[in-house]
Amino acid sequence: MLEDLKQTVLEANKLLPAYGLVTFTWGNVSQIDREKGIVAIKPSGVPYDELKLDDIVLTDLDGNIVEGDLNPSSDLETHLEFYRNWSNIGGVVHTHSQWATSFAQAGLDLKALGTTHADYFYGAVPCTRKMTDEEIQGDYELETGKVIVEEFKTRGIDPDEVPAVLVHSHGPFVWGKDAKKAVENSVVLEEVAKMNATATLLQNNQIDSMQQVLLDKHFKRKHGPNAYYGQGK
Ligand SMILES: O=C(CO)[C@@H](O)[C@H](O)COP(=O)(O)O
Repeated sequence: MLEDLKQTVLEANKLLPAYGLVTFTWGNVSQIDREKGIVAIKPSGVPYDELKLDDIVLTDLDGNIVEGDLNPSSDLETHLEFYRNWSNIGGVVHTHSQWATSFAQAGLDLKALGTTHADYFYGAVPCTRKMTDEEIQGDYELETGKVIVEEFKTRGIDPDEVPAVLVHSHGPFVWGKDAKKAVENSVVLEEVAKMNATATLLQNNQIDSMQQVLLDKHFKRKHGPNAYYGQGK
């Protein structure tokens, strides 16, 4: 059933490695058929290049499997929490893309620094608070979704205007009107995270080079005791 929906989600998941957003299987994409209340999502742990149409798992909004032999992504409950709370979104992406995840690990919002950001996100992309021990030890993926929805509510951010979030110590979740748009937003998020980090570094362009002794130590260790590591040449 819902073969077109599964095909859309299959193709969207295969875009993640194509755009360099994932290593191994560190990412997943879903899309919802709002009329039927059915979500199609990547199966857990399946490499993208092995992914087939019949591997895509269909669930209802309570997480009950409607069709599929494989386990749904471990992040299913987080995806479902978005679909249950935000009626305009149609597709969700989760990755551990390097630059966005770096901001999430640093607990930093992704500030709006330029037009590339502004074309997609109407203001800073928020980083959530740290989750409590109880939340982490509970239904972690469901609690992750609740923390995200709470963050947007508390800060008065419209998820339709800022279709992305950085989960503290974890990584980005991104959404859109459908899976393909959510993937596009994920690519842009990663790009602006890279620009943001570079701009931040440029702002602090007085940053000192590493200590010579440390450079010597490392270079010498790699190139042998008599390696030439003076200035010049
Ligand atoms: O965030 C995580 C793990 O930390 C997950 O997103 C995995 O990286 C992908 O899990 P599956 O979708 O394969 O279950």
